[in-house]
Amino acid sequence: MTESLPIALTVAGTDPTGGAGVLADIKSFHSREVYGMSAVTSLTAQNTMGVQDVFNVPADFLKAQLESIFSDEMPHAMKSGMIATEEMMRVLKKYVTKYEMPLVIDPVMISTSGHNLISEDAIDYLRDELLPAALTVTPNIMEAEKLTGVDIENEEDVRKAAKVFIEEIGVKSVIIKGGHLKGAAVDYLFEKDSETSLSSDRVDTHHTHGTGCTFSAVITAELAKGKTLKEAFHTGKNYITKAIQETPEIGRGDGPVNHFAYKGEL
Ligand SMILES: Nc1ncnc2c1ncn2[C@@H]1O[C@H](COP(=O)(O)OP(=O)(O)OP(=O)(O)O)[C@@H](O)[C@H]1O
Ligand SMILES: Cc1ncc(COP(=O)(O)O)c(N)n1
Repeated sequence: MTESLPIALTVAGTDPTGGAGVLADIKSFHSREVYGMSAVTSLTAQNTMGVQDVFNVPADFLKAQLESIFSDEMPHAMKSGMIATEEMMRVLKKYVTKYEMPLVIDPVMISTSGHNLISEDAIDYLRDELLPAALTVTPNIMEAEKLTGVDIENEEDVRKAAKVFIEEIGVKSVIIKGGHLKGAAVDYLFEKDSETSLSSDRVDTHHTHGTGCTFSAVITAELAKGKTLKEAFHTGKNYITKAIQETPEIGRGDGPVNHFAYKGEL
């Protein structure tokens, strides 16, 4: 019976080796029993060793894809990942303001391998126009620093950055991921009047390609089911921890995570 099948949409770039971007998002949706849809922003030529080339889809064609989706069936939640240009962000902004649904923005800027995935000019638009439209935003440490101007080395700095996100940028909530800090892997969810942190032991591995995409996609999948943001955050954290622990060791470089590893409650 498909009557109540939740639907999640990802608006992001592709990674042909399937570790990050749209493919990681769809695998994450699927493993949470959520029907996945995608609108592609950029085609990348990349693998576990790095990004070799990027082709940005013309903004009009991103619009055409979104129009095809929204004129046919309404997703229950959506996320965005790599949006390389301001032109594409403007297209996305139109749709997220016209159709109300939980939106998770993963403000992807640089790949694990160090390749720039967003044009420097687009960052102001992302911060000022797109982020306030989201239910939540999931920056890693570097992205949080870039968007808030706060240098982050410890938990106190994370709180300072969260304050800028909420009070100055105007986001509804923010999940700052501590994957790149030292010690345990701690992630922090800040809502207007509350703070929740979730910690896991750091897995000693370099196979973390696509962790951010997977984490935000699982959160989006849970929101599509009608779960609260806090519930979605818990599931996202449990899922990503197991997915990193049970790396499938694919590729010759920094490999992807295991989208089959987490068997928690659906
Ligand atoms: N070595 C690790 N062990 C356990 N959890 C980790 C590890 N590295 C990252 N994580 C977790 O993975 C998720 C993604 O965090 P991270 O800070 O790596 O995001 P990111 O840099 O956006 O990811 P990506 O590698 O996709 O760019 C978070 O929940 C984080 O705590
Ligand atoms: C299309 C696309 N989207 C996102 C990422 C970030 O993921 P990572 O930081 O793990 O390389 C990526 N490499 N490629």
